[in-house]
Amino acid sequence: MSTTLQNDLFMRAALSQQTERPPVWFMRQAGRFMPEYWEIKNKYTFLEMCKTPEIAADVTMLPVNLLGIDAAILFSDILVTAEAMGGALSFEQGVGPRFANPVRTYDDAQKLAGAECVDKLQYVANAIREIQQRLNGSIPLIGFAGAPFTILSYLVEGGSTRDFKRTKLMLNNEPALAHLILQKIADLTIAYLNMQIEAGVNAVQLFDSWASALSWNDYTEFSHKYNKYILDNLNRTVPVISFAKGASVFAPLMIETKPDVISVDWNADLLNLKKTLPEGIAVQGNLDPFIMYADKPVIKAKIHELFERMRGEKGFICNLGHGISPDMPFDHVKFAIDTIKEFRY
Ligand SMILES: Cc1c2[nH]c(c1CCC(=O)O)Cc1[nH]c(c(CCC(=O)O)c1C)Cc1[nH]c(c(CCC(=O)O)c1C)Cc1[nH]c(c(C)c1CCC(=O)O)C2
Repeated sequence: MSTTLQNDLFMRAALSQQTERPPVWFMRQAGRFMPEYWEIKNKYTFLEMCKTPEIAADVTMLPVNLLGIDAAILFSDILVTAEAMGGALSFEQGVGPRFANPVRTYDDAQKLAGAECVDKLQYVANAIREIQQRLNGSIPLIGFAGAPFTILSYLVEGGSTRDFKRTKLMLNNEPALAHLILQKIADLTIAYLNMQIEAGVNAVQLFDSWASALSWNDYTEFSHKYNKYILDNLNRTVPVISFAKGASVFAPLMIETKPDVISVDWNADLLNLKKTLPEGIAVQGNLDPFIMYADKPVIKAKIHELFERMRGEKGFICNLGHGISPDMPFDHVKFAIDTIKEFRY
């Protein structure tokens, strides 16, 4: 598929090939930091936006047209899998995601649907086809899903959490129950990502946003095991990016899942981390998102600092260590993208 793209910088970097400059896209590049996002968001709920292919495509295209990034990411959310399984999901303004029926007992877990509920996510395949028509071969489209541990945490807590108290209680006191739920999520995630690949995405990213909450042993047992199971069962016709907040610690385990790209948080020295990876695994990252609040000369200096460090490395995609926040100034984000695109090795 990459050969037909007008701009294939992202695909080449994802496959650890040489590029003239690092390709760039930002996690949460379509969102509330954009006034144009609000024009759409004021008319619909977040889930309506995700479930209506035309609207999802409109939002996906915002950063393509307004920021000029090198890869688009499907507009959706990692929690749609949990909703398809039976989670009563809503997004409340200023609160974030909420599940009205948290999953805390065997009874709750048994009620969750497994891989068969992938049919309920057909709207995502429809959105992918709509977006690909609009992109018309200009840049690649990235699909994604949440990793089982991160999804488990939302189902168990009933929403976002600071300390993962209930989730960790389950891992510690009732590991078999956690495994039952994780297995269901993992089976659905395989079917869901394969559906996205079939519908035409050019790459997929697995988001294990909250892996950093876990100890090494718990990450191995409750996260890594399922991420490996997912990557082993994907239709590997497109590059797979593995994102973990915590990748700078867990990279030695992430390697075992054989991703094409590891997306790294901003704690790591990216070059040092890359040197620990086998040949053929690219890195994505790892600017501290908070530099977007800083003055423009500082933003530029931080980007150049990272790029000079990575000079000569094949397989480097520029991104943030985590997503853009709603109050980051749009013109600073745009300035960062322009600065990155002007750079040449
Ligand atoms: C943990 C997580 C979620 N969702 C996601 C993650 C993993 C990445 C990460 O670690 O940040 C992933 C995600 N969420 C969204 C995308 C779309 C593509 C993109 O632009 O990156 C992607 C890839 C849109 C979104 N997902 C959400 C919004 C905001 C919804 C709104 O407009 O109110 C968007 C644009 C809502 C959401 N969704 C989630 C939370 C915690 C929240 C509320 C808090 C917040 O708003 O940041 C769960």
